[in-house]
Amino acid sequence: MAEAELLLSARWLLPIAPENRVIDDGAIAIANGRITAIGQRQELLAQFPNAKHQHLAEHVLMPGLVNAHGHAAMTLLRGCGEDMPLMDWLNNRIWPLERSLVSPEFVQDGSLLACAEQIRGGITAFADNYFYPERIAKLIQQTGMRALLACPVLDFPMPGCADPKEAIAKTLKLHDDCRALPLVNVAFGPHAPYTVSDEWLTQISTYAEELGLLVHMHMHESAAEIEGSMQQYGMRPLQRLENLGALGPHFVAVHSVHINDDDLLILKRNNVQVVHCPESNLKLASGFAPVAKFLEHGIPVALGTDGAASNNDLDLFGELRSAAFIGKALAGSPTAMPAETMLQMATLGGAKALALEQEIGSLEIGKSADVIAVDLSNLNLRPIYNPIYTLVYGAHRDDVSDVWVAGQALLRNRDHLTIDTKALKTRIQQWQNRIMETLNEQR
Ligand SMILES: CSC[C@H]1O[C@@H](n2cnc3c(O)ncnc32)[C@H](O)[C@@H]1O
Ligand SMILES: [Zn+2]
Repeated sequence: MAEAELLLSARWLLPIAPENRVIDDGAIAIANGRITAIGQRQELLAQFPNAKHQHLAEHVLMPGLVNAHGHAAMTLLRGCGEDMPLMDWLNNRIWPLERSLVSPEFVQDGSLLACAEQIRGGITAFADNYFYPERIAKLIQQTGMRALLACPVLDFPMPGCADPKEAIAKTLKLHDDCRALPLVNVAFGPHAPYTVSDEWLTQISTYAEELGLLVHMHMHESAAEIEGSMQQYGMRPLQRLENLGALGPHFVAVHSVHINDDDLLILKRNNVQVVHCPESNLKLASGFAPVAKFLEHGIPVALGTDGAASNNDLDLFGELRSAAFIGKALAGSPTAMPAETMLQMATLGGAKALALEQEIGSLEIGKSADVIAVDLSNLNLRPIYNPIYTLVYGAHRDDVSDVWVAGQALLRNRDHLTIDTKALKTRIQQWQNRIMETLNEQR
């Protein structure tokens, strides 16, 4: 039996796959950043007597959560566009701010804030679609997180890119540059059906197929988007993309709120994946995604926060609880969106949306040790009859105590190990002052 460097044990272990079981007094062994054994604590202690051992007596050990859609640097715009519908929010508040403010430094600081918030809340991997992604790639190495990065493609000039041609070229370069980074992967990020024309969607699709890359795109988010598409193209966006040959298992339809029966069939027959962002959809009053129907049809679903300007937090525990409650109410049945399904969605579902389901999303032998410990000792979580229900319906992101990615500790006993939070706060205050000035000028 090979040696293990680290043995993590806890009151409960939730591997998520191959089965959704709870192992009482469970443990995992880790060597070279990978899980090499899983079982009972006593068993693994006997098997690996020389491994460093960390026991978490009142905790659940589970796979890290995966935030399958966001715009990390938008943390700096948290609170800048409140109580506005999507198109008004984008056209009249967010895009003017982004055009004035977004720079490599903005992306660096805003993304670091997002990494700190996500690690603290048990998120170990995230999909990001934002300007200057090369800056985030560097940052990822510093924070120890895992990410799927995309460069936004829009028909008009945006920070860092004059046009779609440049954005696509930047994506290809990023893909090349990140080959050597084990925690970074690259995807295409066409913004939305109303901002990317057919020519560029076709080109992206060709490159994605050739290189085996994912395409993450906002789809069917608002009623206005569908109406606009009917007027401009005489068909709904999913139909348009299917006609262009742009859909497939590599295509990740973020939001998918306004979905009729025909859309559902299009998603299904093209094996498209969906990312559900319930809190962003609630805040922008975009609507309710038919998630229970996606699940009934076998359409893979992951969870995302979207950016902090439309949420306003990057809290996947909050997101999975909101998703469960909305799903039950919409279905008119408390049996819809059960707790086990929600945990799977936030872990293995997210891993699949990042094309990393062979690597992360569950605690299984051979997978990367992307692990979190959730402390269930708080009185408000007691008594505990089944830790799965406690996690989904009771626990909060603040209950996360420890986080590891590829076996490296990023959070210990609620303290960051890879981020200087004091220095970060100072930088964020500076940005707040600057953004306030810009907001006042633009009002
Ligand atoms: C191509 S992603 C970057 C681009 O998208 C904007 N954005 C952020 N959240 C949303 C959303 O929910 N729908 C549409 N567009 C969104 C962000 O501000 C960037 O400009
Ligand atoms: Zn988004």
